[in-house]
Amino acid sequence: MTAIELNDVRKEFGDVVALQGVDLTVEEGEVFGFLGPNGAGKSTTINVLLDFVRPTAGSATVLGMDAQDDSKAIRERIGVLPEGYDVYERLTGREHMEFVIESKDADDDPEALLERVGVADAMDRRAGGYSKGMKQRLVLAMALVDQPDLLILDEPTTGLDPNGARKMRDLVREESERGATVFFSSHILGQVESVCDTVGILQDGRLIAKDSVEGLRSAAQGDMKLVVTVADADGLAEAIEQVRSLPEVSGVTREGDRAVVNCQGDAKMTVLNAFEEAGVTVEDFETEEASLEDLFTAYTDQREREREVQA
Ligand SMILES: Nc1ncnc2c1ncn2[C@@H]1O[C@H](COP(=O)(O)OP(=O)(O)OP(=O)(O)O)[C@@H](O)[C@H]1O
Repeated sequence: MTAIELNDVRKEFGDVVALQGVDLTVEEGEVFGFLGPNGAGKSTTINVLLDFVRPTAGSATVLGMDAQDDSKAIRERIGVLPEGYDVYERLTGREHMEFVIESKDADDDPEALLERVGVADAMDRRAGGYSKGMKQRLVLAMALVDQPDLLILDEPTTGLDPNGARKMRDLVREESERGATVFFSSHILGQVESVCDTVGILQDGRLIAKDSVEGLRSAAQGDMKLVVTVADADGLAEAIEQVRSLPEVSGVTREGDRAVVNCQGDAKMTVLNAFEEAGVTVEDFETEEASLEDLFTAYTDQREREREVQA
């Protein structure tokens, strides 16, 4: 069974088309990173899955059930960290947990869950006095009640300090090891890179890529980074202009006596020769594997160029 399935989902808010026909499958047990820049439609997609918004067209299933018709049954089996979560100012952290545990008819230990997210120390204080990050950790602990089959986390690392973000990744790993499916959105690639099996990139309401982290990396072979250090910076500016005009090169930036060249994976010698031909001596060079961040930029730039061509 698939954990999540979107079939040609379209969502319009008046004139704004938030989703333009999204097809997406997330398998059970997968840790899926849902990436995209601000306004791409990530929250709208999640809100469709949670039946907070109704799609204009298309359909969605969660754990094999229809997202609209079976939203109550779905809710019993999933844990959610929504985008605009709220806490009850007057209730303590422990009372929040007790409320969810009771409503889910579960038998979790509130303290143990709050311990896992790192707010057990404050569990008998009113949540109204919690910091933003503490509130977020509390809502996450509430999402973990009753060992959900699927966790849907909307930007879970936003607002967390580095320690909190690391804890979040550990939690995702633990939940995945227990057998849960995890679907989480982020616009920070570094946050998902280390824990995700699969990554989907959403842009302008369209899924522009879906692959394993490794698969996306190899697709980005075209965007290898070559850092070239020259013996003498005289003439480097002219040399950079010549290198920039090579068809294999997508961009060059200068950092002192170094040039950072984004180029196709097999263009290393062509680029180095171009520097030498332009009259500068290459003293040293190193290549860097494209990070997911570069990859994301490459994908989004590509879409941008396609749009310009169409216009
Ligand atoms: N209730 C709404 N009414 C009108 N427009 C909306 C509504 N919800 C979302 N939109 C629009 O739909 C588009 C997608 O928004 P969405 O919040 O899904 O993006 P996102 O990828 O989650 O962005 P972010 O990373 O900034 O949270 C945006 O243009 C947004 O303005």
